[in-house]
Amino acid sequence: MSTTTTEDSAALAASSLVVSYNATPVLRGADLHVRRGEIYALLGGNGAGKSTMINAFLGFVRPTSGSVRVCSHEVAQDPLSARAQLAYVPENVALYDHLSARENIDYFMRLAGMPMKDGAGIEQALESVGLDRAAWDRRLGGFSKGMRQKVAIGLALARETPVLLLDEPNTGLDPQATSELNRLLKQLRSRDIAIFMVTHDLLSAAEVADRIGFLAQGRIVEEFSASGTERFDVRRLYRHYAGQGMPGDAAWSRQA
Ligand SMILES: Nc1ncnc2c1ncn2[C@@H]1O[C@H](COP(=O)(O)OP(=O)(O)OP(=O)(O)O)[C@@H](O)[C@H]1O
Repeated sequence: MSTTTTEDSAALAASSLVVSYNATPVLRGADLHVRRGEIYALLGGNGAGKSTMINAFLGFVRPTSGSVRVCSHEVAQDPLSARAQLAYVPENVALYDHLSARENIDYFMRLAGMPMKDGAGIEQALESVGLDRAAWDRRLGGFSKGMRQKVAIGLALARETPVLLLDEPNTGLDPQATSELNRLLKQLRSRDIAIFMVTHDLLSAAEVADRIGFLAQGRIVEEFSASGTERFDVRRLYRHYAGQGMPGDAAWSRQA
């Protein structure tokens, strides 16, 4: 698997991106590219600007300078075309609690101007994300976070968007739900979807991502690639993330 992603072939591209709030820059010349069929996990400390990066792709914040493109659509110039390529799963999935899983997908597909002609497409989407059949016609009000996420990702599948953005998808998931999510993300990758996730969950990122980027001082300061089936060195990543070692390694012993 190639690990280089040029700007031209990228599904998501941020180039020399500067985003400021009240004249204070949060992103200070960030460069980031994610291609289709790739899972990219963005890590960084609280307030590093990870959600700002997602908001820039969604067109919710305007770059002070630099550019943001989604499947070659410049977000600042053509936000609607850019957004049509994106499915976004926020930390707290915003779906209707009083509607069932099936009804939510049906409703949001109509809202997107893409009504499903029959129920088969909706069922296929719910089947693909592994939502228990018994839950398809239950109201979302009683769903766990993992189940809600599955419905939101099912909606993305129904829309057939080439790009999926996830903001802290692992927060609040138990280990089984995390492993189900990781399995689902790998399945989406094999459908040639570009997946960009912001997370604090280093272990999960190391398990599922093809590349991991670290955001600090407004830039991607470091990127790591998994090569083929060889996964990341989690200890090394942890040292970058937390600035300290893990129990049992030399750096940790020196600090302990
Ligand atoms: N709408 C806004 N107006 C002003 N400042 C903002 C706004 N949104 C974010 N910020 C500030 O920008 C910085 C980056 O915020 P952002 O939410 O992008 O960071 P983050 O890396 O996602 O953080 P966390 O891991 O805590 O969720 C923070 O200092 C935050 O207070």
